[in-house]
Amino acid sequence: MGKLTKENIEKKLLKYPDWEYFDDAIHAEFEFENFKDCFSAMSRIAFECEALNHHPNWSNVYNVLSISLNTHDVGGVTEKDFKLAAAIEHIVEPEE
Ligand SMILES: C[C@H](O)[C@H](O)[C@H]1CNC2=NC(N)=NC(=O)C2=N1
Repeated sequence: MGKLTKENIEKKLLKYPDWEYFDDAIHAEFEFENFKDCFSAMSRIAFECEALNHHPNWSNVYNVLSISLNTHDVGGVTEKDFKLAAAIEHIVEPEE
């Protein structure tokens, strides 16, 4: 799957307001009520990652989850990252 251009990524990000592009990856930070809610979302995201065979760089501090997505194989952002970002959005903001 091909590496997307900066212009293409920024155009796509108009539909993903939680995410920004820098350092060849897209990044988002999500805040939850508490650690339990955060880790629960991480568990659900982990299943999606396995289903998509695409995995995030992420970290968690108490109720905050920081996620960076890129495609290691190409050293940049591909459609796979946007597929995973969409799945993550669905999990963390199911009302949207
Ligand atoms: C063999 C397997 O398909 C690859 O290692 C996958 C797994 N998950 C991955 N995740 C991400 N983010 N980038 C990759 O290039 C990648 N490659």
